[in-house]
Order: sequence, then C-alpha cells, then structure tokens
Amino acid sequence: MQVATTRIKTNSQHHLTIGGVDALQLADTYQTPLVVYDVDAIREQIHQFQQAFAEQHVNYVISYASKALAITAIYQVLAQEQVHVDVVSGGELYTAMQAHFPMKWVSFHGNNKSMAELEMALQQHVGVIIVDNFYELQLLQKLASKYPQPTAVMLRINPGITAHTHEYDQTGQEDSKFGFDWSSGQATRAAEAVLQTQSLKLVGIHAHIGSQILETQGFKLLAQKLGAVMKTWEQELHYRADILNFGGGFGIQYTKSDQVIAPRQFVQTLVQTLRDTLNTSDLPMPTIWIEPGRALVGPAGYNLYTIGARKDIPGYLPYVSVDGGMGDNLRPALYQAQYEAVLARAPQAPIQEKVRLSGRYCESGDILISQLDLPATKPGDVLAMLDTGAYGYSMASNYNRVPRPAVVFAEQGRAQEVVRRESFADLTHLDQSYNLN
Ligand SMILES: Cc1ncc(COP(=O)(O)O)c(C=O)c1O
Ligand SMILES: N[C@@H](CCCC[NH3+])C(=O)O
Repeated sequence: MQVATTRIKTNSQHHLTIGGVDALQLADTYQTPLVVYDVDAIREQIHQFQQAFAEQHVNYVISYASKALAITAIYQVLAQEQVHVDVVSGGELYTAMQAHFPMKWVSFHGNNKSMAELEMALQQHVGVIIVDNFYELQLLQKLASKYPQPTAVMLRINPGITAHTHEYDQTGQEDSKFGFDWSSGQATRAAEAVLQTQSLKLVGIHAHIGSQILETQGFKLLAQKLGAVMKTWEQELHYRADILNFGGGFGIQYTKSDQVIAPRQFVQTLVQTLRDTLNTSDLPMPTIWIEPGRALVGPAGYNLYTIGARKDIPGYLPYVSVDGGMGDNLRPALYQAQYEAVLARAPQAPIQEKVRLSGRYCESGDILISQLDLPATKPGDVLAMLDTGAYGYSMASNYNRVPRPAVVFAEQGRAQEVVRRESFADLTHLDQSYNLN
C-alpha cells in the first residue's frame, strides 16, 4: 500500500519535498545518510499545542524534552517560539547554553544527576530542578545553601500508572527507577523534606507516565492523580502547588495503523480532567506544564538513505540495503519500532514489491523496516524514511566506526546544514596511541 498523500509533500517534478526543498537535491548537496527537518512542521506542532492551551484559558508552559533532539539549532528555534526546555544531562545543558537559550526557561531532569551536573545547573541559574530521589535531594540541600536565593524545585512523583505503550517507554508504573513513589508515601516525605529546607522552594509537582502514548486514558488518570496529590498536600502539609507538570509522551503517527490523537485532544483531556478533579475543592487551577519531545520534532524529521546492495532469496522477502541503519536510527532494533518510507524521486509511484529495508551495520537485527512496499528501485535511488525526527539522531552512535550523518534544517524552500557530518578524523579524534614499549 502507498503512503497516504497527506503524509508527504511533492513538487512539480513529483519528487518528495521537505520544508519546500527537493529531497533529491538535499541528498545531492549534503550526501546520504542525511537527517532532515522540516522546520515549518516543528513550528506548526508547537502552535497546535499553544492554540490548544489558549482555547482552555489556563496558564501553561510547554517545555520541550531535549532528549528527543538536542542540537544547537533546535534550541534556537524553540527560544524563538517561546518554548521552554528540559534537559537531562550536563551535555544537554551545555548545548542549550551554546545556543544562548534562556536559562530561566530550562528545567533539569534525571534519575541520577551528579553533584557536578547539579552544581552546573545552579551556577547557570536554570529555572527549576526536577528532583527525582532522596539522594539527589541531599546533594541539592548541600549545594543550594551556598546561594542567596532559594532554588526552585519540583518533585517528580511516580503516580503508579501503567501507560499503554512499549514496555521500554513506560515510566509511570510503580516498579520504575524514576521518581518518588506515591503509594508508599515516599513522595509526601520528600515534599516535607523540601518544605523544611530554607534554601529550596517547592514550586510544583511533576509526573511523566511514558512515551509514544496513543490514547488519552493514561493522561486522564494522571490528571486525576496529580489533582488528588495537590489536594492531599494542601490538607496535610498546608502546601499549595503553583504548577502541575504532566510530562510528555504524546504519541505520533508512524504508520497507517497508528491512530493519531491531536494535541488539542491531549490538552483538553488533561485540563478538563484536572478542572473536574479540583472542582470539589476551593483550589485554584495551577499553571499546567507539559513536556512534549517526540510530538514536536518526530513528524518533522526524515532520514534520507541511498539504496545499495540487494539480496533475493527464493521464498523470502528481498533485502534492500541502504547506507545507514541502526547507527542513525536505533528505534527499530531497540523497540521494534515501525516506520514508513518512500522513494524520494517518486513517492506516489505504484507499488511493485514488498521488501525488507536493511541497514548497513553488522547486526542481523539492523532491519529498518521489516515489510516495506516499494515501487521498482535500483542502486543509487534515494529513500526517505518518515517521522524519524525524535530519538533518531539523538540516539545515534558510531557503531562499526560509521560517522554520524549531517543534520539539515529546511524551511520555506531553504536548507541549511545545522550539524556537520562526522569525518573519519572525527572518529579517531579522542583516541590516544598505546605505547607498546
Ligand atoms: C520526564 C520526561 N518528560 C518528557 C519526556 C518526553 O517524552 P516524549 O518524547 O514521549 O514526549 C520524557 C521521555 O520519555 C521524560 O522522561
Ligand atoms: N527513546 C524512546 C523514548 C524516550 C523515553 C524516555 N523516557 C523512544 O525512542 O521511543
């Protein structure tokens, strides 16, 4: 079956276009494998979330989860669109600093932040630290006392909600490494500890139930749970949260079988459920935060590959190999993630065969798409894998000593390289010669 025409754009030559630029021209100019973002599409997704909140008449913050794609250029676009970011490492924080991203719009996540990372975050005056566990709380108590102003923190609580998604993408179930457990009382003990620490200021409550969630039920349960936590802490601790942060996880369409949920529907579910939950109390609506990663950059990304070898085995689907694979997109190998792909020179050409799209890495599991419908292809043809924008380049590796691809941003018919392709020299850049004597 062909890819739906709504999922791709073409030009007068019927070639695939990305951000208004011909995909064949991109492959020719920057070579393949290549990661390309349609920046208009990123902005459009942001605007959809912003619009959805505006319709609900609530105070809100959209904080992009950097882990989906953490490069200088994305921080620049986000700052322009007034979107906050979360970072989960010193490296992501450093990248945001290099992009001159406003530090007051940064929140710092992570289940094992080091002392050095926390110190870096405090020195940079990031907006808020999202505290994950008691060890981190101890580290922060030591560090924060050196600063004249109290450090803003949120507590990440584990709400005990099992999201409907791949097991590796679940984070809100009780048995998880993330956050203070709610049901056993850990979260309330953590809140008491923060409230008793003068150098810390508890600004809100956070939870994140998982990623690539394609139903609203989990978010409904989450809004009920955080609303209940807010009420409990108001009664028991006389603490009123200014912010409820519902994390990310808003799923996107990878293939025809994924039923997409619009940003508006996710936002409506969260806000209305919270309103209903708080209705029975005299608590005001807090500011609502969300942390979408995948939903902002996923649909905007394309991985361009060139077809090389082909292997036909009687009785089996052919293997059609491309010049990239698990080194630039680990998701199929790691999560059996499904994608669609099209031939860049003729994305609407009639389908002629079913193939296995295999990567170039020395792993049998390096199959990018296990059943792909394609027109007739030949070596040298450029293929575009769709919706690769989240957790593709950000999880890229140099496995087999293959240099990581370049990243290009395309917008309104203009393309710009925003990450240069690694060279062989880059690969050995950190190696030291071993003195054999
Ligand atoms: C705390 C937190 N917030 C936000 C996200 C972003 O998730 P997604 O990319 O699914 O929106 C993640 C990743 O799962 C996360 O761990
Ligand atoms: N890397 C995951 C999502 C991130 C999960 C982070 N808690 C994926 O590609 O689906």
